[in-house]
Amino acid sequence: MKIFLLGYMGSGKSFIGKRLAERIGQEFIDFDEEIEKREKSTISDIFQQKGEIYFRKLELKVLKEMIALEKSVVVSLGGGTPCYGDNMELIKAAEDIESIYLKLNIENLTNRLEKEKEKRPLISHLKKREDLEDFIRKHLFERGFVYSQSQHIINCDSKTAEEIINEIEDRLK
Ligand SMILES: Nc1ncnc2c1ncn2[C@@H]1O[C@H](COP(=O)(O)OP(=O)(O)O)[C@@H](O)[C@H]1O
Ligand SMILES: O=C(O)C1=C[C@@H](OP(=O)(O)O)[C@@H](O)[C@H](O)C1
Ligand SMILES: [Mg+2]
Repeated sequence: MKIFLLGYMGSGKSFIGKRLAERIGQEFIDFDEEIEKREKSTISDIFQQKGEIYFRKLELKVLKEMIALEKSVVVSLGGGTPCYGDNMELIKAAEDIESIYLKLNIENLTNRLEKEKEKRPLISHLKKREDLEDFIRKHLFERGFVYSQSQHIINCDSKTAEEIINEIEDRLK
């Protein structure tokens, strides 16, 4: 089975994906780590040195490869991966992919991202909590429509990783 995890920055795609893959005994691929490996650079440095457009083009190339994989795998996408060009259409058109949206409210996303801004170039400049929260509210309003086209939507607010993984397993049975 091919499982793609979607959701906003900080929703837990990387964290849950790794543990879900271990639980069900499938290979795990973290999209951002894959890009960092290929570029021999961090996401922040790629954004800084080559720009976001370069990153989005690379993201599309890697997405197409992930969609074409013919093996069981859990892939944790980047928060923006489904949101550019026709990327979500490509994901939806792939019949062997179970797409799962890890949904969190703005307050919980802000709480998490406040502690982890540095490695996320889109928000690293937002010093005040209020500015971060305003950014997330607007950005999630723009992107939520795309994430919501996933086959499964898991509400992750106040749930442990264990509970979320159990819920995903139940959905995929
Ligand atoms: N269910 C959860 N409960 C509490 N913290 C979580 C949970 N899932 C993820 N986290 C934490 O939230 C932060 C962001 O998770 P991460 O997997 O990096 O998000 P993403 O890949 O979606 O940007 C990490 O510090 C992670 O440990
Ligand atoms: O939402 C986005 O546009 C991005 C999300 C990041 O991944 P995470 O969602 O894993 O933080 C990473 O791909 C990059 O910083 C851009
Ligand atoms: Mg991640």
